[in-house]
Amino acid sequence: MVLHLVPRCSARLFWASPGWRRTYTQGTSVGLTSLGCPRHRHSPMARRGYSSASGSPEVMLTPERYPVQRLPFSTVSEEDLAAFERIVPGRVVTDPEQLEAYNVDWLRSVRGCSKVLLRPQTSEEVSQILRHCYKRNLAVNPQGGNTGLVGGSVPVFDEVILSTALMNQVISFHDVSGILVCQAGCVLEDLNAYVQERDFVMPLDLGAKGSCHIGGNVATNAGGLRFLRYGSLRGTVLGLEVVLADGTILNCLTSLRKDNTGYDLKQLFIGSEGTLGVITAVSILCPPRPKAVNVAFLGCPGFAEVLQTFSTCKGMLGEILSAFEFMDSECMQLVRQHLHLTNPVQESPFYVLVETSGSSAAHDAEKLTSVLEQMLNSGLVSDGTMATDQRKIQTLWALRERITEALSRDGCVFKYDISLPVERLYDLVIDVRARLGPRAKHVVGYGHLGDGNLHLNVTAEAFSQELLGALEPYVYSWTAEQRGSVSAEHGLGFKKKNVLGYSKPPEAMKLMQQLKVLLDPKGILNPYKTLPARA
Ligand SMILES: O=C(O)CC[C@@H](O)C(=O)O
Ligand SMILES: [Zn+2]
Repeated sequence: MVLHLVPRCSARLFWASPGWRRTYTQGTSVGLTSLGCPRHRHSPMARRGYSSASGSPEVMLTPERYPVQRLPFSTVSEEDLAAFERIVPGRVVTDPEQLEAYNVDWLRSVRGCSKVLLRPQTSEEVSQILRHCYKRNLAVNPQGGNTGLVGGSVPVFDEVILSTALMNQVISFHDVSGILVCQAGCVLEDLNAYVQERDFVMPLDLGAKGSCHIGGNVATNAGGLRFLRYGSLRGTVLGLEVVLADGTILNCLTSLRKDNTGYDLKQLFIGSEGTLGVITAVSILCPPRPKAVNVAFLGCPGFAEVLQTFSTCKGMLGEILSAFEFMDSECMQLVRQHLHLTNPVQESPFYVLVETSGSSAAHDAEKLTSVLEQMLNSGLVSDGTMATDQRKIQTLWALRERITEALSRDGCVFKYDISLPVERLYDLVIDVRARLGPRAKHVVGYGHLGDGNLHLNVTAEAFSQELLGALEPYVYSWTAEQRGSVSAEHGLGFKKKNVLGYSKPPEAMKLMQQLKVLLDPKGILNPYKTLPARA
């Protein structure tokens, strides 16, 4: 039972090292600053902050695995291709090999058969594309970094793929308010590097940061690792520019903290997964870059102790607590086996990652150390290690952030992203493990405990309807009984659209359908996603 307090190396002041603190004029506008470097022009499968399961067998076409009928949209003709070529010259992709990566999702679980990918650079181009598709009744699949986990980012049939990858310009950054305005295709990690140089951070961080686009993050209302500290994108996104189904450009790109003039239309598009409009630009509030970041990785003897550790951290770390993540021992087993990561503490049934972000390095480290010592002495924690330097912080975060990658190397993965009252969070994992027995290879639980968000994942050698039948609707009914959410942060996409009713009443679903009809009367935007098919 040792608490390994990592030697405080000089790099612990990484966040405040002299040299990065620069002075900028108030309201610095950077014009259109390109964030795109060549590696970002790789296919979306190439990056997610980590690699996809490679060498996997051919992915089945979506309609072969799922019961879904193509709706009566037009098919892309030679005339359409010629019109697209006039709108985005040289940026119309029809080569089947190049299209493959845009037709298949990151998990390699669903596959469309789109024949064309368009790569606009401006909102005006997006508008012209949609105007054409609307007139021609062509279905469109808006696509960001293609890192989604619910099949929302790839076509189901032959929808035209509209990629935001070349819309990667920063439009302005205000260095007093921290308000960033950028195009939708900026990669999250690049934006974070950009604002960090200016003493701010993005209010959002995800395992997929190296590939995901800010537009996709907003469209899916992504949660991620900084949610506990900075809250939902519904609070930090200040304005949006959106192109509607008929090509109308809706400019709500305001950069105001307060604006009570009428309905807050941007909220409609946040989390609508490209079904109501295509987000082309985002105005977002970036918090100041914390001067001191510390991370502790702890082993806990049981889930009750994980909960008490959380209460203790909330009570004693207060305003500097910025993340509280947990994972079970099977997760640790998988990251060791598939990614060769090292467990830095003694084997435990549960592990917890606690991060603090504050303004005083010495004070924060002292505070965290004393909390950890107290928890160790009381038996809440059986072992722990703490990092104050960036390299070690990243090593500890990798154990948690890379679980998704480890799971994808373990076989076929069934994913559930559930919100529950925090005290019941792990009961679902225990129940499902008992229910499946040897039919599953692994049943793991991990996630954003501080936000009441469980990632329940089940792996098997191969996809099986029988296993799926044992999991669903069991997991959804279980969740609904607790008044939880069947999608905490990943959205509904294609795979979860039919379970919306477990978390929303019929009246809410009806209103959602009506809003869809109002904004997209022909239903061309990301069809077969988010809302259940109408009877
Ligand atoms: O793969 C998953 O189920 C979760 C992915 C992501 O939301 C995470 O928190 O790591
Ligand atoms: Zn998550």
